[in-house]
Amino acid sequence: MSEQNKRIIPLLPLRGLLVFPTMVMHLDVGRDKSVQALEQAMVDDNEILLTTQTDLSIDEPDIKDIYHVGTLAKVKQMLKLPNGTIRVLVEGLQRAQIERFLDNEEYFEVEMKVLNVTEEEDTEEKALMRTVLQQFEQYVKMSKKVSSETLASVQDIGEPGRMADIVASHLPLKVSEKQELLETVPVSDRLMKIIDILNSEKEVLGLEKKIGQRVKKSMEKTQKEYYLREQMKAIQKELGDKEGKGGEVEELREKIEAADMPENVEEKALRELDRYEKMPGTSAESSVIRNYIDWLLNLPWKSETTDRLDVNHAQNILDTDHYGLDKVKERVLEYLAVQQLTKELKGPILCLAGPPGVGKTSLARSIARSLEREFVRISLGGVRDEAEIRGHRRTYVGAMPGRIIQGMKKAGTVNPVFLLDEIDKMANDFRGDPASAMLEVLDPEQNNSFADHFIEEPFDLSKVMFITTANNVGTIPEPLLDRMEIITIAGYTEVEKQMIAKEYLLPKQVKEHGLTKGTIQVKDEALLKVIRYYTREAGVRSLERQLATVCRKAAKIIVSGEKKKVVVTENTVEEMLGKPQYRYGKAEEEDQVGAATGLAYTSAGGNTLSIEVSLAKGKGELTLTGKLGDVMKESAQAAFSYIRSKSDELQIDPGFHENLDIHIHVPEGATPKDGPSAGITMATALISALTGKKVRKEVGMTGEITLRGRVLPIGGLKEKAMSAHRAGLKTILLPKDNEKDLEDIPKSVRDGLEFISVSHLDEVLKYALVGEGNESKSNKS
Ligand SMILES: Nc1ncnc2c1ncn2[C@@H]1O[C@H](COP(=O)(O)OP(=O)(O)OP(=O)(O)O)[C@@H](O)[C@H]1O
Repeated sequence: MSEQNKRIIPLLPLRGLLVFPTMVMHLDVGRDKSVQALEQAMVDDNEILLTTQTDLSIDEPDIKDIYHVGTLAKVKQMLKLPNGTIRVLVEGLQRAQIERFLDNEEYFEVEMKVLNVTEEEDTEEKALMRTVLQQFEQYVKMSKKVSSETLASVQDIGEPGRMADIVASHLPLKVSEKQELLETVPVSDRLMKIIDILNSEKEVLGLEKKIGQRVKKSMEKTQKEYYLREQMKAIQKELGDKEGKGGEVEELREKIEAADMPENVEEKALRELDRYEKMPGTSAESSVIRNYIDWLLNLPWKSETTDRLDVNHAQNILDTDHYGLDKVKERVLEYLAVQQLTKELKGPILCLAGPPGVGKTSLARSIARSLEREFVRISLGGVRDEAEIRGHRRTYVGAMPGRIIQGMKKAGTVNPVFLLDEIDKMANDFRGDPASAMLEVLDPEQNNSFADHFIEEPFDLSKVMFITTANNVGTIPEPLLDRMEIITIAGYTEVEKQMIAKEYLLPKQVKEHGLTKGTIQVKDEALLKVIRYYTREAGVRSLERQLATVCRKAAKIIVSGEKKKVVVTENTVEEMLGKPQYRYGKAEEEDQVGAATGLAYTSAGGNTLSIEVSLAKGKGELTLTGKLGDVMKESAQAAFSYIRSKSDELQIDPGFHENLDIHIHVPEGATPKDGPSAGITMATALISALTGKKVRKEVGMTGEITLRGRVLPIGGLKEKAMSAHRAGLKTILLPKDNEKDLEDIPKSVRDGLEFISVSHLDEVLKYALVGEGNESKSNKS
């Protein structure tokens, strides 16, 4: 060891720290002696010996409290901090050993010698270096406390000693262990030690990891236990609340047992109740189950009313509730008579068919009243989803039973009169076929165990008396129609309407508006005026509405003190209802060229139909407008062809179909029209337009036309005749083959009209066109 290596130098004792050579580090220095030593160093050559205290708890260390091997370091920076301490930046240079302590009161001053390390190329060291590097890499990976930059800088180091020191400085070693490394001067020894340390560190880390996992697990466990405890608390709270639910459950159980349900339903209800009991009250499923139990409880499983099968009594009720409708009432009574004899209300289902407002619903209600049964009504109009009939399964959010079960709940008995309104308006689409579900409802073979998806248990509908209504029997699906007995209500004549208004509708409205006979009187002529000029319908619904308006106005007059009694006369109707809404007396104002009145039969009853033809110079185009159906269009074509073939006889220009454009229009274009019965009307209007002859305004006609001009029979004569009567026509031309239907027409209508039966278009023209010289009643039926 050369003398150069020895020198006198100030010493800075470090507490709990060790600076390896090549390390750059910040140190905060506060102790007096240390500050002095530093100041001395700054005066000298900025070099200082850094050694570590053996015991960091000692404030004023003595010689014996200091390791004797340390690091010669360069002070690179010195900074006085506000609190009086000094922050220095030092860089370790070399290992050094204290040779002796000099006698210095102010600071430690020592004679030291540098412990020189020979750095020669050594394969063993190289190998050790590699091992250190590998181990260090693994350690870095495991410990995650050393940055990747540090690792990269270590990987760059070429000198083994330096590598050993830098690695050592990054290991979490005790000061004593560091000191040992510092004192290990031979590089290969140091590397070996580092390898050992790295190995044991890795082991420790592995263990730490395992322990960490175990700790985590046990923490999770404790956490789980905590949650379980909390949950238990919640459950216990629920159970505590069960005082309430328990009471509720018991109450439900009693109700179920008292409900007289079929055995299977009761079992099911109790099973569901058990589930309900076990479920936390706040869960969504619990309310679903509760709802289900309520449904089971509220359905009439066995409760039944006793039928009053007394035809005379029924007749009384039907008569008190409804004016006229003799045939209908008779059929209903026959039906009930059979039931009275067989003591069973089975058999075909009644279907009351007819236009709106003719009393189908109120008739069904009267049937229920006469049988002393409950009455429920559901409307099937627009039902296109099978689930509306059968309900949704309980798993479906917001599931409900279908309309049938809802109706039964409303009825509250197993044997109500159940009106299925507008069965002809059910539609079917991708959501299933409600008609087939209805078939099950109406089939006496099947309906004792009707399956609703929501209720799940079969429900007995066999005691229900189903009555259906329809506006148009034609649109009822065939299999359903098969089960029904159709009772047609055609509509009312003027006289009948007058009677209904007087006897039923008006008294009802008077009462509803808080009036009395003493405060309002509606004269007969006034009623007739309302019927003729303010309504045009087969039934009496708008008549009832108009009468309600009259009553409302009267109530106002009386309340305002204007009058004590309101007498409605023909002249005062207009004051109350405004200007007349319909013309009465003739379909057309006057005899016209190119316009004829036909009679139509729609689901709203009979109606008059004005058919207009206009001609224009052109190329023989035939245009048809007014929302005409295919059959109606075809009959227009047939009329056209007939006229072409008979142009000579009809004295029409034979070339008309080439040089005239013909437009046939049927007004009220928004209403769809179809059927062949307008054939003769279209032909008449066409011929009138082509010949310039006028059509008599008081003539209405109906009949299909063939290419040879024959007139074929039509349907709905009764309704058509009634509508003609309503419209104030005088003469009706009808197909000869329909003569037999004349007897169905109410007498008052028959008496008010002249019926002429025709078998060929020639006859039609004879009576319909002005100036044909045959306006007498030659063919009157
Ligand atoms: N013959 C009648 N006698 C007494 N009132 C009648 C008669 N016909 C109908 N009404 C009354 O006319 C009103 C309409 O009748 P209702 O509602 O029964 O018609 P509806 O044929 O069922 O019609 P919709 O097919 O539109 O349901 C009711 O107030 C009913 O009491």
